Amino acid sequence: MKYIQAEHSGPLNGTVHIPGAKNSSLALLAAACLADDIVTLEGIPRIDDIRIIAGIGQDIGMGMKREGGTIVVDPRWIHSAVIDPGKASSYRASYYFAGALLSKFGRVTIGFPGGDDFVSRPIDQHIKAFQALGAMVRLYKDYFVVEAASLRGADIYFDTVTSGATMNAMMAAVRAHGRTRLFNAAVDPEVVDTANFLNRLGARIYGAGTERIRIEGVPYLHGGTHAVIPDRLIAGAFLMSAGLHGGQVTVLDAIPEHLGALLAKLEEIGMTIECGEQHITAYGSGSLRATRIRTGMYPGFATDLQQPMTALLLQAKGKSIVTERVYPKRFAHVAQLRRLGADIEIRKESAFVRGGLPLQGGWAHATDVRAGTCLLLAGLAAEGVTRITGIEHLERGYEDVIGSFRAIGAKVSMRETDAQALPEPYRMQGS
Ligand SMILES: CC(=O)N[C@H]1[C@@H](OP(=O)(O)OP(=O)(O)OC[C@H]2O[C@@H](n3ccc(=O)[nH]c3=O)[C@H](O)[C@@H]2O)O[C@H](CO)[C@@H](O)[C@@H]1O
Ligand SMILES: C=C(OP(=O)(O)O)C(=O)O
Repeated sequence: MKYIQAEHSGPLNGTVHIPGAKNSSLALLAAACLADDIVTLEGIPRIDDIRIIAGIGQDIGMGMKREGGTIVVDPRWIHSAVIDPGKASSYRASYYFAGALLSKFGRVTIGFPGGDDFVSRPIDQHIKAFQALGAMVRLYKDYFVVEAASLRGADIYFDTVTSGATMNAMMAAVRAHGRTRLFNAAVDPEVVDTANFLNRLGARIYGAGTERIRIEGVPYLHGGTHAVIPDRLIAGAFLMSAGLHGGQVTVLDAIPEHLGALLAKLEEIGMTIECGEQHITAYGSGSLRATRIRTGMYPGFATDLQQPMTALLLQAKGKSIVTERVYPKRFAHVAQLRRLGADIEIRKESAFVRGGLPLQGGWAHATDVRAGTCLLLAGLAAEGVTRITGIEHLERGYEDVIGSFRAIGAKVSMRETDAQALPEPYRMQGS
């Protein structure tokens, strides 16, 4: 079994290149199905979620060839709109294949999305969008079927702001007859990136990045090349790492505007931030102030940065309050931080964090992608050695997490152990 070993590491200093965004890449690769010719996507990270898409590509006849950070997609020979439920459930963003294949072929059979477990992650708004466009949705135990004799543009009012359903509705509507208007749309950079990509192929999407998006359906999408936006969540985690012990970390190939809420918070707690056009440097002062965080959809404080931020706030003297408004139960990392000695209490949708107390290394389990980064940051701050299991979650989202943290002086390594070597509580039954 693999685990990450993190040791207390002094001030972290150095420079990290930020890879392409996971959450954009996953959407773009599904959206590439919509094209009628070859598509080249640059900056796609080497992460497990992308490997699952490669498997889906093989199953349905979508050619995918990796050349370094570039993936060349050939959607001309897709022969099936049936996505294996096991693969669909192995990551979250499989739902984009529903929108894309429905739009292109008028029918799709697909398993339910997996991804990080935050207790509740409904897809009702995706379904509502498909239905509004004239599709019939049938739900079965392990999969669902969406089909339409023809898709017709419609007005769609989302009941809640959702980036996934906004992008999925965009994909489904792109080849529908007539005009679709999305109201209460998400304004995330990944929505804009997906719209820019589709427009490059000949789609007619207007207003992405605002709460109202208009899509004029087109019958055909040609091929083209697009570079994915940088991963704002990875950039955010590295900037936070500078605050752990008063270091200096520069992230290259990042877009400062995508990180506005985080950068403001880092300054508020006592760090200094310098932004260039495509890089950001964070300076830790060695002394952090407690604060309040309330997550929200973009441009609010990203829920995906909440967990690593909690690790950082453990270093800030006083009581911080972290309120989770997007996924009110996204606190699985707290029990693991407590194993390292953290004093955090959960009340309703808030974590009350008593910072400034020493952490002690130990075993901790990453339950999801960002819980992994959170524990990694906590492990670098804790005395002694921290061992983090659940690496498969981290590998869904991070390309070379070890190499990147080492580049800024973190003492981290990937290790392997057999189950018998683990202390009793970590052994699986029968192992
Ligand atoms: C692969 C991917 O891009 N994942 C990101 C995406 O997830 P995902 O696309 O699942 O998240 P959404 O933006 O859709 O969710 C936002 C909010 O809307 C709710 N909702 C969503 C869909 C729906 O049909 N009904 C509904 O009620 C969710 O429960 C949540 O409270 O955005 C999340 C919120 O920024 C991020 O944490 C995830 O990293
Ligand atoms: C929640 C996340 O991922 P996913 O939606 O793919 O589960 C994340 O990237 O933090």
